Amino acid sequence: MNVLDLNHIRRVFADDNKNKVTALKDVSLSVDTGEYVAIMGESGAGKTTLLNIIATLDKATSGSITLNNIDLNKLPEKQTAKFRREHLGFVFQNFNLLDTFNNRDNIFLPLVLAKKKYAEMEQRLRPLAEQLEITDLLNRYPYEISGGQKQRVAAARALITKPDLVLADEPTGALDSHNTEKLLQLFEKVNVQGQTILMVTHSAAAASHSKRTLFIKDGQIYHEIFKGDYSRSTYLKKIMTSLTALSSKEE
Ligand SMILES: Nc1ncnc2c1ncn2[C@@H]1O[C@H](COP(=O)(O)OP(=O)(O)OP(=O)(O)O)[C@@H](O)[C@H]1O
Repeated sequence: MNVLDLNHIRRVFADDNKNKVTALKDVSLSVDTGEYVAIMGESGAGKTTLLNIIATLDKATSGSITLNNIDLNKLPEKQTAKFRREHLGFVFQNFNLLDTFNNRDNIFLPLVLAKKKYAEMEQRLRPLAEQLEITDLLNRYPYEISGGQKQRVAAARALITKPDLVLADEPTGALDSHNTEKLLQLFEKVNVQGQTILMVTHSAAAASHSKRTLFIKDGQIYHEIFKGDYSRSTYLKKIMTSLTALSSKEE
């Protein structure tokens, strides 16, 4: 079953008729339940625009988009925050944790907003915190832990609602190589456990942890590679070759 379906999505930004930017030209894309998809492309290719539309933070100029069979074009503005909370998990480059809350309360935030009982929140948190190796950090505040630890707290916040889809925007962008590897291994593990993930990244190494890599160029999906039975190093080589071809192709 598809979690996400985009059909002929177009997004034109226009202040007036003189200043039009077509950020997405014609994007069609489906993500199946349990997939782990990486999206790559050069700066300005349209990745953030695409992510914002999927995240219901922006609306397409034309085309259709459904998440879990819900038509996002028909989603009333008032319901978007609730929709995001119930269906999506977010992991950002800069963590977006609240310094006024301790790590536990940061993770609980989406469940508190969904009015879940404290006992259920604790029950969900325990195995997740173990898996993410943050159990000992829960009573500390975000400013008291390292970047890698912050990102694992942010991942816990994204995963605790068991969302239909985790949207990760450059999740390893602010991490050193050790913490990058740790986070990517974690994403792979939760994906194996059934979590669907869509990740925008500039890193071929990060993309090589996914099951499929999509390449965007000038607002269009230009190419895709499935991991299939390739080893990770072969998959990585194929991603790097595609990136080189993508950047050297004449406009
Ligand atoms: N609000 C906006 N108004 C006008 N143009 C915009 C707006 N947002 C994005 N654009 C333009 O749309 C195009 C795609 O931008 P987008 O941010 O989606 O690219 P990106 O692939 O995420 O780039 P990066 O990797 O640098 O973040 C760019 O030409 C950008 O300048």
